Amino acid sequence: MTDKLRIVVGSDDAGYQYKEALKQDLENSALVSEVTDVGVDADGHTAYPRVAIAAAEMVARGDADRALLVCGTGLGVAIAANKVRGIRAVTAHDSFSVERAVLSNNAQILTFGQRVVGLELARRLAAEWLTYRFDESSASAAKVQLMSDYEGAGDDDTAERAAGDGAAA
Ligand SMILES: O=C(CO)[C@H](O)COP(=O)(O)O
Repeated sequence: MTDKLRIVVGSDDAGYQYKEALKQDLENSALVSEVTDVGVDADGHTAYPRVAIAAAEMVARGDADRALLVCGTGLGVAIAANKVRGIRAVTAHDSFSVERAVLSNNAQILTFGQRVVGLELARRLAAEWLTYRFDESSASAAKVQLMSDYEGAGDDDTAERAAGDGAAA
């Protein structure tokens, strides 16, 4: 049987209703062991980057396996979450992309836009998302590794450029 997932959910005020509905589904899912809500609450107005970064940091620290984030479009929370080292966050509003987000990209974070996708489709996509696990022995793993390698080398590249080792000019 597949390991159960610890999931963090979050939204801004534009994604609040979907976040609450999806949270309830996750809490009732046999594939989920734990749901953590990083906000917002019913009258919360926290800006989407703060919520997305808080959720992504939980995943990056290993305090959660995945995050499901909602804003108006899904785009802002994905961009913000991707600023956290080690995080791969994607917006996906169709079944195939949700599948490939895990199986091709090993994305730990899925985002939805409450102003873009219908609630019932979002609920169905979230349910499908729970069933997928990345296969470290798949051909996709080396491609994902290229992204991790680039990210890990980022500080060194910056230091080299600052030291004038670059080939430019
Ligand atoms: O969708 C959003 C960010 O991508 C957010 O819910 C609304 O952002 P705004 O248009 O800047 O208010």
